[in-house]
This record gives sequence, C-alpha cells and structure tokens, in this order.
Amino acid sequence: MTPSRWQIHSQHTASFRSVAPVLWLLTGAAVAAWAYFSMATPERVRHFLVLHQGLETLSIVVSALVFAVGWKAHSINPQRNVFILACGFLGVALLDFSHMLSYAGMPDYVTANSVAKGINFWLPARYLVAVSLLWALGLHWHAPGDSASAGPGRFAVLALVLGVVAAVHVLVFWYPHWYPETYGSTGLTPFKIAAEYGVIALYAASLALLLRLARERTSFDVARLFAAVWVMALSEFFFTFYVTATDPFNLLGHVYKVVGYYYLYRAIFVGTIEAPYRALKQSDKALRAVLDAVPDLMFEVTRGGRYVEIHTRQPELLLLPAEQVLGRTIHDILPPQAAAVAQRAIDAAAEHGVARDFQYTLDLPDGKHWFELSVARKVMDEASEAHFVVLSRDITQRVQTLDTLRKLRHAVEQAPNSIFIAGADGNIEYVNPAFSVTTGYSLAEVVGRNPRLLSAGGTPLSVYADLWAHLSSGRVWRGEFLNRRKDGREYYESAIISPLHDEQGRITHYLAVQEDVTERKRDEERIRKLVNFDALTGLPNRTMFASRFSQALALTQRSGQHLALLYLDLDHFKNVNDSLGHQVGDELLVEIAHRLQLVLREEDTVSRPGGDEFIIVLPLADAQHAAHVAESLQSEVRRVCRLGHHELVVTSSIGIALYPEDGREFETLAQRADAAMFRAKETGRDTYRFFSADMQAHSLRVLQIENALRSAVVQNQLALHYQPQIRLRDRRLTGVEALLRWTHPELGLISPAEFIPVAESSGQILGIGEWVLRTALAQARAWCEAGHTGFTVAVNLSMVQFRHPGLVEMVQQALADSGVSPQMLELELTESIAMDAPEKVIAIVQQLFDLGVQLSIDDFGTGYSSFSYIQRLRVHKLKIDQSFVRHLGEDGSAQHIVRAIIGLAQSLDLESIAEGVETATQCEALLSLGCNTGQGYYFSRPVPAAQLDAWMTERRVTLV
Ligand SMILES: Nc1nc2c(ncn2[C@@H]2O[C@H](COP(=O)(O)O[C@H]3[C@@H](O)[C@H](n4cnc5c(=O)[nH]c(N)nc54)O[C@@H]3COP(=O)(O)O)[C@@H](O)[C@H]2O)c(=O)[nH]1
Repeated sequence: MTPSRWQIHSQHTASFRSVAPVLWLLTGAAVAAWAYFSMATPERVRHFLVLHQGLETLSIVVSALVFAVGWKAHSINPQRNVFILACGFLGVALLDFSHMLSYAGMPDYVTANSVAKGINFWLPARYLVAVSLLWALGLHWHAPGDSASAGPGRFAVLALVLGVVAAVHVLVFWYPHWYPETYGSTGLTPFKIAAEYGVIALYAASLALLLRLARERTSFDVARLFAAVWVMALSEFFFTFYVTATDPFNLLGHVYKVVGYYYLYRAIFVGTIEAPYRALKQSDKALRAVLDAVPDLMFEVTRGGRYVEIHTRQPELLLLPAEQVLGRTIHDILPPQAAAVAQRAIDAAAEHGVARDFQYTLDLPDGKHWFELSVARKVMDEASEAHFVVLSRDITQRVQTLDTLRKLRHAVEQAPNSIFIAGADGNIEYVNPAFSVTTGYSLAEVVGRNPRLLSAGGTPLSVYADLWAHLSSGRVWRGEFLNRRKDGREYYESAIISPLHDEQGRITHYLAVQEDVTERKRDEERIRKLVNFDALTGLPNRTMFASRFSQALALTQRSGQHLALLYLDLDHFKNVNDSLGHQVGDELLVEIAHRLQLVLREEDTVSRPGGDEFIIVLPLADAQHAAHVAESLQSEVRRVCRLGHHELVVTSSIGIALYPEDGREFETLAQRADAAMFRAKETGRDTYRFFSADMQAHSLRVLQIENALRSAVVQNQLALHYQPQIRLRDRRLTGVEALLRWTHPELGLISPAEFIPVAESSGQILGIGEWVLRTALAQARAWCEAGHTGFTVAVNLSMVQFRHPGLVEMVQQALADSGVSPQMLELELTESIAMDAPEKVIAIVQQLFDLGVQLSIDDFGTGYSSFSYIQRLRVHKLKIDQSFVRHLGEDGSAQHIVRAIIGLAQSLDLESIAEGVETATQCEALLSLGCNTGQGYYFSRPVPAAQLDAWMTERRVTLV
C-alpha cells in the first residue's frame, strides 16, 4: 500500500514514537530557558570553563565514536552515506578539539587564545556537521549489505575533510584577519549570528529530507537522525542568544549539542552495527525456523558415513538418541541393507554433487517404515574433509498411499464394469479398459469429449434432468441409459454417477461406474414374456389376462357400461393334431391367434388359457357389440389356413358372458362363457351362444351330480342293466351290453348320458368303471355257473379309463378275480378313444387283445378314423352308431353309411353290430345289408339280470 504524502512508513513509527517525548521535552525546555533567561540579563555561569571543556570533550568523544563506528562498519556494511558522516565527524572532532584548546582561559594554543579564536574553530565545525549531514542524506541509502554506490571512495572523502580541517587551522592561527569578526565588546557579532542561522538553515534542509525519507523504508534509523538534527538545530539557537561567552545560553547550547551528537551516534550505530547484527540474528532465526520446518531427518556425514550433525524434529525416527549417533558411522547405526543404500547415496553425491531417490526400510517399534534419501555434497573449502548433507524422509505414508493407489488403479483397470472420470466441465478425462471393450472407443478417442457421444438418442430427457439435478446438488445418481457403441450397436447401460469434491467441497470431477445390462434386460423381457405371455402364440397368458381383465372391469365399472367375456374353442382341433401332427396343430394355433388379434380393438385382450381355447375380454361392450365381434372372429377363423402344403378350414364355437348381467367377477363370467361355449358346441358348432338361465341351471345340476356321485358306489345306488345283442340271421343271443343305472334317493333315476361325462370330468369314472367291470364279470360268472354260456358280456370303457396307465392290469386283475374266461368279456371302445394318440392306442388295444378279451369300436361312423388306422387296431367288432340305424329306411344317406361300415367290417374281417334297432324294418334292412348283430329296443330295453333270464325264456331266444 502506498503511504499518503505525510504518512510515516510503518518501519519508523515505533522509533519516532520513542524519540517524540524527548524532542517535545527538549524543545519545551529550550523555549522555557529562552523565555526565562531573556527576561533578565543572564548571569555568568560559575565554573563555565570546566563545564564547557567537559561538554566539549564529551561531544569530541561522541564525534570520534561516530567516525570510528562509521569507518569500521564499512567493512561489514559498506554505505557511502555512513562513511561521509564518519569522515565529517572526524573533522568535527578535530575542529571541536581545537575549539576547546583555543577557549579563553585555556593556555594559548599555537597562537594567543581568545573567545573569537574559539568561535573561529567552532563555526567551521558546525558547518562541517551540517554539510556532511546534508550530503549523506541527499544520497540514496542502500539496504545493509549492498555495496556503496559509485562516487568518491572513503579515503577521498577523508582526505577532503582533513584538508578542510587543516585549512581552517591555518586560517585561524595565522590569518585570523581574513575571518569576519565573530565576537566583539558587545558580544556576538551579526556575522556570527548570521552564520549560526546559516547552520540552522542547513539543519532545516536536513530535517525536510529526513521527513521525506521517513515515508519510505530505509536502511537507517530516520527517527533518531531526525532527533539528532532537531536537537542540534535547537543547540544552534542558543548560540545566537548569548552575550558573554560564559552565560547560560552558551552552556545550554553545548548541552543540546552533546545530546544531538548522542542521537546521531545512536542512529549511525543502529544503522551500521546493530541493524546488520539484528538482520543476521533474524536470518539465523529464520534459517533455524526453516530447519525446524523440514520434516525430514537431516544429517551431516563424512564420505565414510560418520555422523557429524543431526537435525530432526522427530527424534523417535532415530534408531538411537542423537548423542549416541554422533561420531559413529551409518554402518554402526543402520542395518546392513539400509547402510549399504545410504553409502551408495553418499558415493553418488560425492561423484555428482547430488543424489536422490535412494530408498530403504527400517523396522521401527511402530512397524516397518520406508525412508527416501537425498544427499548433497556440502560446499566447503578445498582443504577440509568433504561433508554431505543427508535428508532422510519418512515416506511410509506415501509408500502406503502409492500401494493403495496401485491397488485402486488395478481394481479400476481390471474392473468388469466400465468406468470413466469426467472433469467439472463434464468432459472425459479417463476411461478404463472395460469402457473401451463395452463402447469400442479407446482412451485417446474419448479424452476431452463429452460422454453424450455415447447417447443413442433414446434415453428420455427427464433422465438427464434428474441426473444433473442430483449431481449439481452433490448427490449420487443411479439410472439407465440407452447408449450406442462405436460400431453403431445400441445397448442399455445402468450407471452410478457420483460427484467428486475437493477439500473446499467444490465439485472437481464426476465418477461414472457403468454396466452393460442389455443381456439382463433381454432376459428380464424374456422372463416377463414367459411369466405373462403364452410361449406358443405370444398372446397374454392367464396371469396377464387376469390383470388386463381387472383393468377392463375397472374401466367398465367407472363408465357404468357393459363388458363381454368370450370363450372361443376350435371345433375338432384334435383331429388336426391327430391326423397332421402337433407341429401343424401349433402352427394353426399361432395363425388363429394372429387372426383373432386382427379383429380386436386395442383395448380388447385375447389370451390362450390352453389347448385350442381362447378367452377374450371386450371392455365397454354390450351384447350387440359382443355378437358382432363373435361373428367377425368366427369368419376370420373360418378363412382357409395355408400351413406348408396343407390347406385347412377350421371353425370355432364361442360362448359369451356379459358383465354385469351374467356375473360381476372373472371366475363367474369365465365359467358362464365356458358353459355358453359348450352349448354352442352342442348345438352344432361353428356358432356362438350367449350364456342363459338354463345353462346356469345345467351348471348347478352338474355340480349337484358331481357331489352326489361321490357316495353313489358306497351307498349302493348303482346297478347294471343288460341289453341283449341278437344275431340277425337266426335271432340267437350273442351277447349282452352292461349299461350303468344310478338311482339317487332324491334326484331319482339319472341317465348315464348325464352322469358319465360328470364322472369323467371329475375323475370318478376310474372307480365307477372298475365297479362296472367287476359287477359285470360277477354277473357273467353267475350266468356261467347257471349254465348260460356262449355269449359275451360287453362293458363300456370311458376315454378317461382308457387313458389311465393301469387299465390293462386292472382288466387282467378283474378277470382273474372273477374267474370268468376272457373270451366272455367284451370291451367297447368309442371311436373317439380310438382316435386319441394312435400309436399309443394301438399298443394298448394290442395288450387288451392279448388278454383274450373281445374288443369292439362303439358309436362307429361318428369319428374320423381312417381305414388304414382301423386296420391296425386289433378289434373284433364295429358297432354302428344308432344315429345311422335310426334313419335307415327313411334316409338314403344313412343306408349308404351303414352299408359302408358293414362293408368296412367285412373287408377287415370284423363283426358288425348295429345299436338302436327299434323296428322290424330297421332289423330287416340291417340283415339285408349284411349286418351280423343288432341291439335295441326292438329286441329288448336294457334290463336287470333277473329280468333278462325271463326275457330269454319268454322270447325263446336261444344262446349261441
Ligand atoms: N363308460 C360307460 N358308459 C356307459 C355305461 N353305461 C352306459 N354308458 C353310456 O351312457 C350312454 C347312455 O347310455 P344309456 O342311457 O344306457 O343308453 C344306452 C341304451 O339304453 C340306448 N339304447 C339301446 N337301444 C336303444 C334303442 O333302440 N333306442 C334308443 N333310443 N336307445 C337305445 O343306447 C345306449 C347304448 O349305448 P352304447 O353304449 O353306445 O351302446 C351311452 O353312451 C352308454 O355307452 C358304463 O357303464 N360305462
């Protein structure tokens, strides 16, 4: 900061403060003395001469000291100002000495003494002081230690001063008349007074220079010099007042002169002697502080490693106390390995001047420490033995930190996750190898670039907004980006980005740890699809459909409208599977699923709960809309499907249930749509049906039967009736068919056509079927034992029984248990059984055949079995379905079918039997067509075994 015009530099403030009181006092005293002695004629001072001589001697001594100090200081701190003052004061001392010897009252000094002679030496002395001061102050003051600026040398100045002094002496001794009169009979002459004022004027000029210098930093004590000049100026005033040479003004002037000289001496002494020493002390202190601040162990050793000096602030790092180390060598103190390293460092320093980075370890009480040596040869004179300054730095923490950093670097470089570090400006500064592997960009390619170069453009802007909101507030961000590799491939990356802070808490970098999660996302998507979608068709599965249904229901409920649930089942899909294989069946399902979706709106959902069934929810749909959609779906399904080289036409049956009329929750609506779909099947297929009240009643009835059936066997509610099978040619009895009858105490007689399907769907048919077989065999045994043989007892096998793996064993066991000959047992398989899994069926039929039982295919003509397939089935009879027999005689087509079946049986060498024969016409027609056997009400209704005996007797039916 630049001080204001009059402001004293801070360097001088304290010094000025210390001299100010003295100056005020002396000035005040001078004014007071002047006032006091001016009022009355001052009296002569007693013993003036003694006092004068004493004061002069004092001032001569001080002047001599100024010279001595100033002259001698030149060798320490050469300053021209100082030696000018010193030389000046030598002259002053000599002139004052002559002034003292010339004083009146003293023995004559070369020539006769007088007051005037004393003044003649006095005045040149004063001018010499004033001029020396002005000259010295006018020069630039150098800092201690600087060499003197160019100009006359100190001997030249000394010679000049001595010359002036000599000239003054010559003038005063031998040419006093050249000198104007300075003292007369009335005291001081005007010349003398004017000369004194001239000195005062020179002092004033010096004071002005000093005030100017006080505003700057200087190498000398401005305040004391100012005090010296000020007091000397006061002294000069006294010398203008006195009348007689012995009055008080004269004495006071000498006193002030001595004080002034003292201040001058102090200023010179402080500036030249004290200041350099103080500076030296200061620098020594600073050096020591620097040494103390050095954190390292510092040794001075010889070439051989002998310790000469030790300096440390951490004595605990020394292996021994310093006093025990000094005088010994590194080989005495350090372990051999460390000593060898230290010696190598010293040798290297001896050769090159400096040696660095020599490391060794020491086992200290608190563990292993690493030290690093720096050695420098100490510059000494040639003759002395070479010394070396050794700095031993404990780098344990640095080594450990470097070790940690190395591990961290390896961890980052070998991390499987891609990592990058960006600066505060967001530009990349570092990427690890995994980053390059993932992105395809090398470190050099991305350094200085913004990470947005990876963006594939698909990440929502809100993700970036959230990212920067987190980072700018110093928080960690976790999220996902859709990025693009260098080769253009897109990938998903999950990222954790953290801001890195410096000690002041400012964000300096960003650290991103990222992972390519593309595969994981694909897996998740696959799992999501597996969990929620049908693997074959890609349609929502049951779980997903339930969720979509809930949404649709909620939407419908909010709007107060209707919702439709449709159950669609493909008609005779099984035939496709069986005849063309499951591959084609699957392709057909995929195609149908696709077609269904084409018909539906975006808000509609279709699902495949299994097999060839599809369930569809239509939110905000009334009956009319549902019917319209059902028709569209059916016509879309009905279109020809081209699957490979196959051309298929399939139809579908649809059941429809409406919310809220038919139910309020999914289960109820699904059950009712299913019931409606069955009704559609029953009513000829390729149609749709809405759920109705009678279907509801039917469902309840099914439930009732299912429950009641569970106790039917144990409660003895079941019975078998037998219907005769008559050979048409001779009306002989060839067999009987066992037909199940169930009489429930409350529900009454229930037809097997009603309860057998319920027993099948509830799984109870297995137990019931076995009961039928064993009961029929028991009856057969009874007939055998009664002598009625030569006919078969036919038992119906349900599809569920046939599929059961233990069927053959069960039949075998029942036969064995009954003791009935297998030939007497006939098992009726429906044509639909025969169509199920052909190879498996052929195998089971073969096993049953091998048991020796008779086998017939029931309801023949209603299925789709081919000639080649029937040929491979080891059966004995084809049983013509009663629907064809019923229309014999009235319907030409029925006759053709019956003829065809009989022809097929004949060609395969099988028996043919017609069921449902109710009239003689039918009987005749069958006979004429070549049918072997008939069964029907025309011969007999199914009757209990006891009645059958009576019937045989009554109708005189004979056994074969
Ligand atoms: N798995 C089992 N199925 C069985 C068993 N018992 C019967 N059934 C099957 O139930 C269906 C209905 O049987 P049912 O009411 O007994 O009807 C049979 C005859 O009564 C009836 N029939 C016989 N003759 C005539 C006739 O002249 N007119 C006429 N309208 N109906 C007649 O036909 C049924 C015989 O059927 P089928 O077995 O195909 O020969 C029926 O499908 C039975 O198979 C059983 O124990 N197990």
